Amino acid sequence: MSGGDMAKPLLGHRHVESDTNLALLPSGGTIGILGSGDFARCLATRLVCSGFKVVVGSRNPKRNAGLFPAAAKVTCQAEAVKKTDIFFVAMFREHYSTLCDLTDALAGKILVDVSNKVEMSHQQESNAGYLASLFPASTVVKGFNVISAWTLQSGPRDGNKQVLICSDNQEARRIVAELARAMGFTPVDMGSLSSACEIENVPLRLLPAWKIPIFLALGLFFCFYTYNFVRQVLHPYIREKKNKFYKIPIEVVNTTLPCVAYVMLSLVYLPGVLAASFQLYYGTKYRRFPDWLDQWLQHRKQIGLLSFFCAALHAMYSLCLPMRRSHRYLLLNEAVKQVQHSSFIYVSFGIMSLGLLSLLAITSLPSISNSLNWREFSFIQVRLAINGEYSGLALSLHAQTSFIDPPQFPGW
Ligand SMILES: NC(=O)C1=CN([C@@H]2O[C@H](COP(=O)(O)OP(=O)(O)OC[C@H]3O[C@@H](n4cnc5c(N)ncnc54)[C@H](OP(=O)(O)O)[C@@H]3O)[C@@H](O)[C@H]2O)C=CC1
Ligand SMILES: [Fe+3]
Repeated sequence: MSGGDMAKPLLGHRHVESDTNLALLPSGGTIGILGSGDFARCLATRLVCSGFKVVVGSRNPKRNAGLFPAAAKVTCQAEAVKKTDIFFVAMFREHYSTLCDLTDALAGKILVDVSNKVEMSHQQESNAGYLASLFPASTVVKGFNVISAWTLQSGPRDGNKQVLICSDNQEARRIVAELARAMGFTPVDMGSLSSACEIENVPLRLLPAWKIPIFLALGLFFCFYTYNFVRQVLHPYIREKKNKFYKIPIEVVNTTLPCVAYVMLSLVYLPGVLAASFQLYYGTKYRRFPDWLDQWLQHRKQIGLLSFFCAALHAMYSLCLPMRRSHRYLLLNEAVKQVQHSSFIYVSFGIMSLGLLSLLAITSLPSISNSLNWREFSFIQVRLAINGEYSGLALSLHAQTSFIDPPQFPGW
């Protein structure tokens, strides 16, 4: 992003002047940032774009000034701490102690701890608790750690709008919540600073909320399997005394998998349609969805992934089935003829898959290449990268393998 772009407001109409609550900020609209890394840079951009004045405290202001939007003032740490009463500490826990020289200057000021942990822990003291112990005369607020630098820079989207905030000081909590709101995020009050540990663990949770989607998939599998078992095995046995029990482990499973995949895929898209209808009905997009819909929307990624898993498994099964019977050498002859016949279909499906793959790459890449702190945010990026399109890819894969599905060959 060029310097010019950085200075351009992303949320043009949300200026501090227009927000009465923010005019009451103790800092008079100036926000301080200690540190000049990825997070600091993106935070500064967002603050400037939201109409705040920004002062950055860096150990090396000359070298780092060029990385910040022109409107942000980059100076040394000692100078910066004099300028305002609210500071984001955009540094790693290991470096907090280097700020101890500034203890007196930071007394009575709000310090927002944005740091994350490297590994999940419940016993260890939270980073925010550690910061509070180093600066007992300052007020520490935990927040913004669940927002990646990339989200700060590109602007909040639906999925990652919530900013969890906690502090022992209610007024400080309110101020930081207002700040988050002015930046386009949705603050969530998590109470006292003892919740910091929990908040710091949030970004480390890999693919949460799997319980409901897994039970859903298993439930659907059970229903469809029972139905297919009755249709393909039990019914022929009772009606015609045909023994088709050999179908139980593979064929019945293989007809069940795509049923589950399709139903799950439709469950990924359906809540979006319901949400849109809900918004149309109420004529606003600022009304909360009912809880059940909210929950459903939040589980779409997991449902989509399970759908992908079932479809991929089905594609593999379908591919293996004809291989298992390849001793029928005549089949090969037939297959070659059929492939020759339908080569254009293969080409078109190939192109479709390529299209899907590039779609995947495109949707995944920005989140990966812009993962500004891979070490901590890899989990979140993985979550972002894996989304519904994988199901589409699997279904296209399945469509291709279905061309060599056994029933298409004469005499099967
Ligand atoms: N990047 C991200 O996506 C996210 C990061 N965070 C958190 O934000 C904090 C900063 O992360 P990030 O900006 O990515 O990290 P960076 O490594 O990019 O930046 C860290 C900054 O800390 C400052 N610093 C101060 N003292 C020291 C010191 N003794 N040694 C090294 N650096 C020092 C440096 O600024 P200077 O040289 O100017 O003093 C440096 O730029 C971390 O706590 C991280 O957990 C939270 C959510 C997301
Ligand atoms: Fe199929």
